[in-house]
Amino acid sequence: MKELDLLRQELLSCDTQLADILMKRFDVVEKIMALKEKNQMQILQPEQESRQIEALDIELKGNVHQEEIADIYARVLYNSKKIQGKKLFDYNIVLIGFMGAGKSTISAFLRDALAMDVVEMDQVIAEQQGMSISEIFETYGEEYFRNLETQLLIDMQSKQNVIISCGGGVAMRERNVAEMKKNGKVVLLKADPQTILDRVKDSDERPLLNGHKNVEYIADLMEARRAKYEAAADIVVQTDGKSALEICEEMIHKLRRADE
Ligand SMILES: Nc1ncnc2c1ncn2[C@@H]1O[C@H](COP(=O)(O)OP(=O)(O)O)[C@@H](O)[C@H]1O
Ligand SMILES: O=C(O)C1=C[C@@H](OP(=O)(O)O)[C@@H](O)[C@H](O)C1
Ligand SMILES: [Mg+2]
Repeated sequence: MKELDLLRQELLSCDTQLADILMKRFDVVEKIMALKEKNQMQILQPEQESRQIEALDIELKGNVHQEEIADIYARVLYNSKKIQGKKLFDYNIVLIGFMGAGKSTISAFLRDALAMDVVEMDQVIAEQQGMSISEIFETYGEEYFRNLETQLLIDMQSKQNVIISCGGGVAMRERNVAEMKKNGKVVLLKADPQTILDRVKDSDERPLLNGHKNVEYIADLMEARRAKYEAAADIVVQTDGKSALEICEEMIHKLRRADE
């Protein structure tokens, strides 16, 4: 049928225009990133994303396909962020530091900001074993848990451009540090003992701190671990009194400088 052929041709033309406009869009995304870097500007600007979504919402209001277009636009934004993440880092980012330093929080923030995949080591191990970290410690002991951590680091070496959120004890083993550096840059997140206590005091998920939630105990364990954390780190970010956005910005700028 001639009419159907014509409509199919029109559809194909729409698709090539869509592909063309997407290529242009992603090219602009790369230019914006290059400009921000050249002028040492803030890389992450989450409020800009909200402004774009609002502007499109207004544009689409009343359109019969508003919902479908908004859904596609969300994917476009996601992939634009992914392009930014890949442009910034062609390696894995490994977050280390004491319990409560913010490794999980910063990983989640980066996942949203740059559409990077996150490997949350504690969570992956808990899922693999079908029990919580506290239950693994109680049932099999700490050594068993530490061996699981080492194996997971080795498993992750095939990944690219992901954030690896380590459990607080991962960098204590020299072997682990060697494994994480094979495909990643190591970021040490730090916080003072009082800050750590404020952050972890209401949680029972850290077996090593249960029954010891006081500044002295935290300060002693932190001091005992300090040299190994610092030896493992490619860069260090002090987190006290800073928001996740501020910490991520500082981290990105320090990593970029370390790359030069
Ligand atoms: N920069 C920060 N400012 C305020 N609270 C924070 C910050 N980073 C983390 N937290 C809070 O501290 C607690 C522990 O953070 P988490 O990311 O789980 O640490 P980790 O994974 O290093 O043990 C969480 O309740 C989190 O919301
Ligand atoms: O410091 C440690 O030895 C540990 C830290 C915990 O992870 P977080 O640092 O994410 O709390 C968890 O892996 C386990 O409780 C042991
Ligand atoms: Mg954590």
